[in-house]
Amino acid sequence: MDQLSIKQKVFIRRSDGRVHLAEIIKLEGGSTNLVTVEWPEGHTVRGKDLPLELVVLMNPQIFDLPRCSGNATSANQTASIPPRSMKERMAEGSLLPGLAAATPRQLTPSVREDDVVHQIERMRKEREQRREVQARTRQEREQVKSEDPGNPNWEIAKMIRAQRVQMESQPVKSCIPNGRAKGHQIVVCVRKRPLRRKELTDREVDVVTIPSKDTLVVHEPRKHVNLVKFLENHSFRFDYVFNEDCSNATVYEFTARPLIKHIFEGGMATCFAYGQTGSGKTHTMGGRFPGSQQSSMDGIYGMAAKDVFSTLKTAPYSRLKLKVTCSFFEIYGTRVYDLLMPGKPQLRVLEDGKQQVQVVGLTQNAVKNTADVLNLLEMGNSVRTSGQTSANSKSSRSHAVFQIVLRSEANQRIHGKFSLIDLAGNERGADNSSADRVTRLEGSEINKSLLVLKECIRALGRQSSHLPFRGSKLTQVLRDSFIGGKKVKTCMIAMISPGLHSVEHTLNTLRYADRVKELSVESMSPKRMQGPSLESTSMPDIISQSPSKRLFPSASSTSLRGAGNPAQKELNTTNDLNRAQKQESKPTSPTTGRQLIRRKGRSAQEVSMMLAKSLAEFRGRNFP
Ligand SMILES: Nc1ncnc2c1ncn2[C@@H]1O[C@H](COP(=O)(O)OP(=O)(O)OP(=O)(O)O)[C@@H](O)[C@H]1O
Repeated sequence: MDQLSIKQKVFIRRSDGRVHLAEIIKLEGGSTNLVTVEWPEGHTVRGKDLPLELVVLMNPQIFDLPRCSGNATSANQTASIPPRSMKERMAEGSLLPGLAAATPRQLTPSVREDDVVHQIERMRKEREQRREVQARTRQEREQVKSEDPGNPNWEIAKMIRAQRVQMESQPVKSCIPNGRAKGHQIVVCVRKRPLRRKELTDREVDVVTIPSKDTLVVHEPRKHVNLVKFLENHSFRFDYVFNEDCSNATVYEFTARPLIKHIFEGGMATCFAYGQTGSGKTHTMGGRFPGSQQSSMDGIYGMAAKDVFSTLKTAPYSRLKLKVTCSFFEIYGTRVYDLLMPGKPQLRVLEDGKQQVQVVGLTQNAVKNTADVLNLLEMGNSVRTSGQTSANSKSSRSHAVFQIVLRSEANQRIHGKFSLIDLAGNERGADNSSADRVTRLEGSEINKSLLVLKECIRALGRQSSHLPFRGSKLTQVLRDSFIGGKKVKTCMIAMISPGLHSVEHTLNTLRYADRVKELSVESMSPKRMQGPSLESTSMPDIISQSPSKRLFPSASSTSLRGAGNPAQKELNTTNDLNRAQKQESKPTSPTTGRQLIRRKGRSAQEVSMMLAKSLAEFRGRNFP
């Protein structure tokens, strides 16, 4: 109290936090130790009784103490005294004229000013640093952009290149499969076609990488909510994956060729080409188009016919005295047309009492050699229903079914049958936004038939007694391709376009193929192959963020600049690999969500995602 005196100026803190310079008007020592101060505010003079400690804390310079931190003593411990008028105080002469004119803001203590100056300086430095980083980032982006001039998707292309470099550092095997999926009842393969000339001119980015003979990765460009681009890498595993360098002959070797022997042994074989329009189904099944004409000998139909005739002459099959007939028909909507009859007549599909499905009036052309078959193929291809799409100027709008039938010469009974099917483009089913009613109906019929086809193959895979073949005309006419237990073998070749613009359809195709294989018996045995590591790749111009974990599909992400973060590493697995590890138990055929949870040990959330996925697929939408 000794250092204080009446009329001395001291700093005080108001209950709202403001600091004022005030004048001491009364000092009360003893047990109370109160200091009464007054200060001008507008036209009035306000006063306050303060405990001495608070005055000490606010005015360390008077008492030679460390500076106060502000709230050491609560403002509640102070007591306001009623305000007096400025005139009264001026009249008393207890208020200095300079103090009376000053506003509270002007009276802010210099210690606070130091703080503010310091903060401003810090913010300025931070801003400068930020600008430096931005300028460096811009420069680097320009540099990367100049490496790929004229490519509007240079960022995505760069990310994919970086991802591929990372994948190459992993052991990668040859594109040509070196073993066969021997004895498998259902074989599912994928073929990636090369970028077409037009796509190359348009600087289309190839978003599909095939790191080994049975795995592939689709790099899907995505954007975070803050618009930062990143790649979501979807990995899949199938029996075989053929890259863009593989020829039709290689594809045939590992898909349809093993089935030739099967039909000579009295079995039923089916080979489907599935995929988006323009993905290469007709190219693979029917043959290349070196000019305007298709070279049928170069397709799976022609190669299969050639092998049938060569096998026919070899022992032990030469003894069987088999006769070869061929038929070729298309299913457009719910109607069936014979492609080998002049005028392409419509045929009726009937089911007899023994549940045998007959295509009434379908021509069975006897063929003696490969040339005969090629002639028939040429005839059929020339009348097949086609239209023009943005992806393909000669797009097939129907399912084309080419059948090679082996009959016993003695009793004309079917010994073996090979059905080779070029399915209609799967994106047609998904496209229900078309204003044209005919196109919409066409799409919905295709959608339905592809959905039922998948269910029939899955039913075959799990040897289910229930076969929903009546769900579509396609499965109805192919009924004998799904029944007969071990006598039946199926191969599906899923065709994919590699371009960025097809990424959604490509993922849909792969998910479909993935589901076809999912429940087949042979796929239940755990596969322990190491999938390609898909750590994110770093590049110094875009900020990375790991995507939220998704249950479906299994995917990892790469963003431009993303140090491999643990969340991404966890996602670096293939769909099939994931499943293979989960499915070590005996195969079952789940039918309900509850069963799925119980039998597969899946969480309710996973199951609801699966059911949602099924529903989305049913509606022909992309998932998720
Ligand atoms: N593996 C390939 N190598 C080279 N070119 C290919 C390959 N696959 C497809 N093409 C070319 O791509 C184009 C479209 O192929 P194709 O007609 O076979 O597609 P599609 O899937 O049958 O289409 P749609 O369902 O519309 O009939 C053709 O010009 C074809 O020559």
